[in-house]
Amino acid sequence: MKACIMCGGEGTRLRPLTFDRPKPSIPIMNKPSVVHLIEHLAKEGFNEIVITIGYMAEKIEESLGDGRMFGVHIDYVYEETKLGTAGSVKNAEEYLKDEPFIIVGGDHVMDLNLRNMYRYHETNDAMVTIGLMSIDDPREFGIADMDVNNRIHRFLEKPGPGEIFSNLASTGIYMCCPEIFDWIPENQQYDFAKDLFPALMNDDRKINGMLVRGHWTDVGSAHAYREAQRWMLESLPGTSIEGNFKTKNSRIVGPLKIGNNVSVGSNSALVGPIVIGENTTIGNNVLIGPYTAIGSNCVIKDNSRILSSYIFNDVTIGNNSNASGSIIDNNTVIGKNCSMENGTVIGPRVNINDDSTIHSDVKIWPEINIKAGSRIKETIIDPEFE
Ligand SMILES: CC(=O)N[C@H]1[C@@H](OP(=O)(O)O)O[C@H](CO)[C@@H](O)[C@@H]1O
Repeated sequence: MKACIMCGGEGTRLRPLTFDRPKPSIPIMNKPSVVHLIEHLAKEGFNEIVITIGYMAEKIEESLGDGRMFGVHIDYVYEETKLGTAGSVKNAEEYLKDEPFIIVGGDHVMDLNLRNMYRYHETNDAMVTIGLMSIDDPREFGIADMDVNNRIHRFLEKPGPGEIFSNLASTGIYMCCPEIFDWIPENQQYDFAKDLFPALMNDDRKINGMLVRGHWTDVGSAHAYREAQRWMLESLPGTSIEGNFKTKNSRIVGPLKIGNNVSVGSNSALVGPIVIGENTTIGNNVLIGPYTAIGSNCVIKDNSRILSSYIFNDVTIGNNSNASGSIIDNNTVIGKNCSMENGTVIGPRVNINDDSTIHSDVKIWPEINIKAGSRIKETIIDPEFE
C-alpha cells in the first residue's frame, strides 16, 4: 500500500528546535519523530512511501535513506516553492496515481490502526476519507460534521469563536483516490482543508469521515511535543540496557532504555520511563525522574535533578542544577546551581552560566550566552536567526 508523508514545512511554532532541523527530525526517544512514523506505516503495511520535502530536506533524507532499513521503499519529491498541502502532494502525482493512498503529516506521532482506515476507504465510494478524532477543544483543527453514513457535509478550518459546530477534528490523515489529482492545480499554492475539500463538497463529490481511536498528535508546538514524548515513553516495553553499563549502588527502576557505554555514579536514582543515549555520563546523587529522554554524549553532573525533560545530544548540565519539564537542544552547556523551570525550551549551543534561573515557559534562541546569576523571565530571540 502507498503512503505520502508531507515534510516540507518550516515548523516556526517549534522554534528554537527547528533552526537546526525540520520538524519531522525533532527527536522522540532519541530518534527523529519521522522514523517512528515510518516504522508505524511499515507495520501497518504501507511499504511504498513518497515524502515531500522542502525546508532542510537533507536532514530527512539522511535519517531515512531509501527506506531499506525500515523494510519500505522511499522516494522523495522536492518542493521548490511553497505549494500548500495539496499542491505539494500534486507534485508527487507520478508515484501515487495508480491506486488509493494515505496522506499523513511528517510531524504526526500515532499508534492508530491505519490498515482499517484504508480498508474502509477501499470499500466505500468516497474520493477522500478523513480520519476524525473527538477532541474537547478543536479550535486548532479543521472540524467536520458527518451523517450516520459517515458522509461529511460540513468542514471548517480553524473555527472561530461561535463557529464550533462539531468536536470532530480532522487529524490531517487522508485516504485518497487518485482522482483527487484532477482537482488540484499544478505548481500553485493549494490546500486540502481550505481549497480541495470545499471544492469537492461544492460539486457534490463524496468525502467521508472515519472516527479513529488511539494516540495521535501532530507535533505542532512544544506542548504537543512533550505530550507525544510522554506517551511514547509510556509505551516502553520494559528495561533494555546495552553493553558496558557502569553504576555503583544507585537505584534503577524501569522501564528504561539505555544505550551503550553509559555510566551512573553512586547514590543516584533513575526512575523510568527513561531513555538514555550512548556515552552519557551521570554523576553522584543525581535524580533522573520519570518521562525523561537524554541523548548521546551528555554529562549530567553531581547533585542535579532532571524531571520530565528532553535533553538532546552533547549537552552538559553542571553540579546542583535542575531541569523540570524542559527541552534542551544539542551542544548546550548549563553551569552549576542553575534551574530550568517547567516548560522552558533551550535552543542549541546556548551557554547558561552558573547560578542562573530560566523561568517557566521561556524559550532561548541558539548560541545565546546567559550571564552568571541571571533571572530570565522572557523569551530571548536572536534576530540573526529570524
Ligand atoms: C489547512 C490544513 O490542512 N489544516 C489541517 C492541518 O492543520 P495545520 O495547522 O496546518 O497543522 O492539520 C490539522 C491536523 O493536524 C488539521 O486538523 C487541519 O485541518
